[in-house]
Amino acid sequence: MNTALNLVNVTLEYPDGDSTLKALDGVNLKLAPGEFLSLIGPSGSGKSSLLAVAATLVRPTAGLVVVGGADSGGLTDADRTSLRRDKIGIIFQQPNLLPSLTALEQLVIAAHLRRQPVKDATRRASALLDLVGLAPAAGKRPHQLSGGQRQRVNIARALMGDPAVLLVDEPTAALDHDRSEAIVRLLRRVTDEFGLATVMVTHDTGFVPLTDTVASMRDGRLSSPQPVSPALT
Ligand SMILES: Nc1ncnc2c1ncn2[C@@H]1O[C@H](COP(=O)(O)OP(=O)(O)OP(=O)(O)O)[C@@H](O)[C@H]1O
Repeated sequence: MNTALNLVNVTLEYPDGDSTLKALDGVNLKLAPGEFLSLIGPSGSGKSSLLAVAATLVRPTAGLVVVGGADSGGLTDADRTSLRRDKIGIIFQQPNLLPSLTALEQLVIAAHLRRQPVKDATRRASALLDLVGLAPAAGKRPHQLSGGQRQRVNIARALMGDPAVLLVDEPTAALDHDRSEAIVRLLRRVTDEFGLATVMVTHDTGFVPLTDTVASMRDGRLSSPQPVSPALT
């Protein structure tokens, strides 16, 4: 299988008084390009820790994190940052948009950090805003956008670097049901269209049928992903 994201026996420990707490305990996960995984589990079970390790934001205590074929373990911090910039899109619950920038500028500045020429970046940013249904709002600033629109900008921004892996933490936590569903459908669409390996942490199991596989966490351990039956609509 062609693997976009591969976690091999990943353990993450935090100091906890005199002992240690295993936020991740021997986690194995393989995701192919185009695969959309729902990650569920109770609060404190390790879901965000898994995303942070897969995003190469946190180094595991043990185990391998391989992204787009590159083993992040032996890399310097600078090379990990490059790997993250080039291969990984990250979407957190809150969009964290810069208040003074328009939707288009939020995307272009992300490309600027990758040293992409402004002209190319502007073209890609416009195409991505169109893809997420926001072309008419390209000139609007965050306070002029709804919560759902802000999350769409966030998704478009995460796609600017043409990532192989998309890591999404509770993207619908601040949205009502219809807007939430529209966001998950959009994530499904970009996963298919760009052949992304997408991991979405969600508390809302109602959206699981829009994804391909589901795995659950408990006490830092990950169940093996199971296929979900296709969505009815
Ligand atoms: N920086 C940290 N230092 C110490 N312990 C931490 C740290 N980050 C997470 N933990 C602990 O690791 C465990 C897993 O936390 P994590 O945030 O990954 O769970 P979660 O499933 O994402 O929870 P939630 O659904 O509430 O966000 C918890 O016991 C948490 O308290």
